[in-house]
Amino acid sequence: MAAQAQQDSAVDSVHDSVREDSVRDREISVEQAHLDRVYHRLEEKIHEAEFLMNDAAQRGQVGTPGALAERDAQVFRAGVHLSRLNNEFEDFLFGRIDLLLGKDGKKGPDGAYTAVEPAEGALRPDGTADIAETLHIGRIGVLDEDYAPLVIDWRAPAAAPFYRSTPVDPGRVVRRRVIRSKGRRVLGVEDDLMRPEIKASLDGEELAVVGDGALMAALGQARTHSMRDIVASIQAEQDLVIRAPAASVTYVEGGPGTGKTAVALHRAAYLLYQDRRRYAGGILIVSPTPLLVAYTEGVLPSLGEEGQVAIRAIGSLVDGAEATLYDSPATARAKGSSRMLKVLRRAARGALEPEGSPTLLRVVAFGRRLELEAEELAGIRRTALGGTAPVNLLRPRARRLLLDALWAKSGAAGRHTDPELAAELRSSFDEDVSSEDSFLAFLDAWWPELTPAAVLAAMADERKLGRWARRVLNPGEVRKVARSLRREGHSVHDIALLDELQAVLGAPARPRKRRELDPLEQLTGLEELMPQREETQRERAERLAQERTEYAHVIVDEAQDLTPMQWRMVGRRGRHATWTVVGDPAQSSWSDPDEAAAARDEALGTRPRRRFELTVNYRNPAEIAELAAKVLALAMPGSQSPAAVRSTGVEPRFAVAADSLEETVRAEAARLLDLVDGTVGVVVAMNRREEARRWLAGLGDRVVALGSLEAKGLEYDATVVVSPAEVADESPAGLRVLYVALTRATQQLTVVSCERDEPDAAGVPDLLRD
Ligand SMILES: Nc1ncnc2c1ncn2[C@@H]1O[C@H](COP(=O)(O)OP(=O)(O)OP(=O)(O)O)[C@@H](O)[C@H]1O
Repeated sequence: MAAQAQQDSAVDSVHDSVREDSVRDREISVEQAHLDRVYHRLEEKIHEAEFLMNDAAQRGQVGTPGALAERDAQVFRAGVHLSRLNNEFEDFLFGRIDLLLGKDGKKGPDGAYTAVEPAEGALRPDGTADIAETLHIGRIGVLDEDYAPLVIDWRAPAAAPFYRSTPVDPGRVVRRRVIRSKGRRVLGVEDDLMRPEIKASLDGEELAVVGDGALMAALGQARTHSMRDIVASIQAEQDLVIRAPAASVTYVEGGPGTGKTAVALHRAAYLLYQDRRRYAGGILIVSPTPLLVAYTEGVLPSLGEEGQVAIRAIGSLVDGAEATLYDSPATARAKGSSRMLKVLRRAARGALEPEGSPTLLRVVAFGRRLELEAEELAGIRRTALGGTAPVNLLRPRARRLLLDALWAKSGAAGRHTDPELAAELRSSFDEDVSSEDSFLAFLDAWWPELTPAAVLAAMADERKLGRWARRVLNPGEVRKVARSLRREGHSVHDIALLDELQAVLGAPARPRKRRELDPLEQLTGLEELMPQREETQRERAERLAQERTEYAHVIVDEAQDLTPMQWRMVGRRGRHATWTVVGDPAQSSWSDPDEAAAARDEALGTRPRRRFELTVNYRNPAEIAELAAKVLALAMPGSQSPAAVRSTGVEPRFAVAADSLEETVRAEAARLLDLVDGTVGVVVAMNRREEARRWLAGLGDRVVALGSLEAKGLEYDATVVVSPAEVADESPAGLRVLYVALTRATQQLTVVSCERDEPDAAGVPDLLRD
């Protein structure tokens, strides 16, 4: 009997899976037919565009300006479609929703019923319902020949229910489907039922359901070294942030893996879609590290947006300077603090008197030798420097004061009583003196035009810095800051100082020198004969984007890490901007979060803030999140860690480096490389990162070694966290940095301990025990 029952159930399950496969195949072919229509329509559009382009070329610029503009716009749109088609994106069309009839039953501008809630009677009392409308959602919108939507742009209002609908609050959505395709071929579909309790039919047939849902499928995929967009599985709480109105400041907090970075990137694409003209002023996304920039920069192009969005690391915001060095935590703490403001202001004024600054001005005017001596010069300098105007802008004032003093000495002041003649005499005196080489040379040496880099270099002199930092930095800080400035290159904190100095110094007062003429050109006069090449529109757009220092919208990722000086720098780039600020205080690597919060408030001004919270961890399995929560409890007692959305059943592994740390880490990394298809990250304390790179030599490019601060924002299939105690003891913010390190893995985590971690018999380090 039992054997028979077992056999029956085996037969049933084979039948089930055959049935499932055939439903799946049928649903795939339904979507394939739709995708074929979309491509057919796109090809028609491209032919139209090509015809228009040829036609335009043959007929030249004939037609009314309006018609020409319309034709250009059509050509442009078709060009966008064309380039998208040529790119053969993995999933041009990725979503579909099947909806009940809407409350008002009226179609909106994009062809969709606008109502959010179902119409009365859409659900029959017996629990059945008809699907009234089906919408397909993709990276860009496509209309058929009758202007009915074949594909709706994911950012259009009609697409919002695709993201917003949940089983708790389904609205009109009965089934949400994610379509997986590559180029022109549909590979699979994954459905989520938003109203599992009803029996819905579409064109007289029961609505089919395939797969376990797209989110889990997306989360389980192996990671590469580039972030993927999440456009097919944005969750409701994330969608609220992405589509939040751009007024003033949108402020988002959420724990590790809650999708803050993903949301920030999708928001940039959404804002551009929604008001392209307004954001022609540019969107700046500030990222903490070049590694995170490299990791995320492919997302926007995959969403169809390029050009108007600049993703820059915080150490690359100043043109011509690039952060390549790290500062010790104590040095960083001094350099990032708003105390530096005072030091920089003093340094900018102090740097005006370099060693060997002249102490005597001697000129000949009106046939007399005139001199100003050290004390007089110092007095003039003091007067010129009164107030807080930028130092470089004070040079004309200093020059005038020098001329006044020389004039007073010349004795010519009382020569004429007639004011007009007196003024004429004075003006010819000024002209005489200021065209004299000795005067010009003196001015250049005595009031040099300062650059931010020159002032920062002057601060490398401990004695001078000590003077400028008196009662602001302590002697230990002065020593450390000066020493760090003597290195070749800049740290990420130096970049904010350079930017501040640019503001303190002001732009140079003199017009820029003309380009030196090529002697050959001078001889031949070629330059005058050769027409100057006009900049093309594209070159101009690129140049303006390069030169841009202010943006229409600023998005700050990992905002908890900005130091007060960095907030000032970023603030200057968005004085008239709207903002999106995303971060997690529990991951802050800055030692004094209160000071940074005050600087942030200053940068954002009094603009009203709209706050959002993201609460679900999409990255870490519950097993890893649980371990990380132990460190969170130490780092920020009382704070809540986000709920992990899935569990893998794989517990974190603990290994102890008994003999050689190198061998243990290498073996654990190799083990994980065997277990996962994607990437492995090995996170070590900052001072170990060079040696850790050597440890992993030869293991291939799926594995990388990272200093703890470099791991920010990144993720890997598996991670090895080396010596939690070393990471935690690195800086006053060490426990929060360790929390970051422990939350980078999407599948597996190994913690390697050494003696300092005081591991127990199971290898669990002291910091991670209950
Ligand atoms: N709705 C979603 N669908 C699919 N994947 C998602 C979704 N939301 C987030 N993810 C994935 O979860 C991971 C974490 O996202 P993200 O890096 O944006 O989080 P974060 O909040 O910035 O994390 P952290 O603060 O740790 O840097 C990424 O792999 C992202 O693609």
